[in-house]
Amino acid sequence: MNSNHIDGKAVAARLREDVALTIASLSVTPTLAVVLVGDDPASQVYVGNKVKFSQAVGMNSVERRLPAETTEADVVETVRALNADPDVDGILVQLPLPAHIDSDRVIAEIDPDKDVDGLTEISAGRLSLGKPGLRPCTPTGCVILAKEALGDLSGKHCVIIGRSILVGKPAALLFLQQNCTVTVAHSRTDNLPVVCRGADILVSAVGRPNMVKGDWIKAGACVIDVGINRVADASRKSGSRLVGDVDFAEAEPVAGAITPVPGGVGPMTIACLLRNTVLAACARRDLPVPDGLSI
Ligand SMILES: Nc1nc2c(c(=O)[nH]1)N[C@@H](CN(C=O)c1ccc(C(=O)N[C@@H](CCC(=O)O)C(=O)O)cc1)CN2
Ligand SMILES: [Mg+2]
Repeated sequence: MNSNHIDGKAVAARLREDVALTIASLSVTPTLAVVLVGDDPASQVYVGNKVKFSQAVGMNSVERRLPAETTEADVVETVRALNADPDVDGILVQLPLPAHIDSDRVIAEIDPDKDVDGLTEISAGRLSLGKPGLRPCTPTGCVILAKEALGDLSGKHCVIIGRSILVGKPAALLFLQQNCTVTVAHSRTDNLPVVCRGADILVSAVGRPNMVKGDWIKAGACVIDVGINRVADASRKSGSRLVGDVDFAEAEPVAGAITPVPGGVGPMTIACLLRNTVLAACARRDLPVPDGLSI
């Protein structure tokens, strides 16, 4: 790995180790409940990894796997039962849900104190107001990786491309909390390359393969690529490969630090989910934030 690559796999492994050490020191064993509806192959892999890693760090894991034809009412009922179970600390509903189910309706049912994905309106409100609460995992991973590369982020200009509820908007608030100067750019932004060239930290979360070119990046900037895009590649046995939103070959020589895809932000998502589950378990019992888990 080049010296300017930010190794998300290694940082995620270290965070999981901190989570495991914290759990070993607690008098309670946190429990993560995962709800998967249907048989989307990628979701099955992600949920499998969530269960595997939660067990590896010493958590209890609860799985609710429901068939694709489950009604919205039954998914809501599943969430309500997990809310009511005092042994469950964290609940996540794997997305996307099948098309006949309204994800917003289901997510709204999650008890905010167990909302380890940080997706409910209450969690978003707490983040926006700077109040304690559970923060979305992928944006938290972006902040941890930027700190890994730069240390203190105070005063840095962070440009985020993308204004989604899952990544762009919460990332903006989390980098603001780190005392960054934040710009949120999007598909209607004028002169996007010029805006991006002003960034000390450039976070791309748009889902368009290789969109961010080398000449969009200020020399020495920290580039955090959230995009995970599958593109055709005839040279691979599988016929495809994963690329980010950033044209890595062009950006790597310009950037001071850059996350690869795969192996950058992706692995942080699940590590941050485990961290959130411990934070939820502690908050529910009025225990302080464990030392090893603050960012
Ligand atoms: N309820 C949620 N649903 C979804 C989330 C989420 O955070 N909460 N995020 C994604 C899927 N996801 C976790 O659920 C996830 C995506 C990617 C990775 C990851 O490690 N990616 C690897 C590449 C994996 C591959 O080879 O395919 C990487 O980037 O290195 C982890 C978790 C949507 N749904
Ligand atoms: Mg213990």
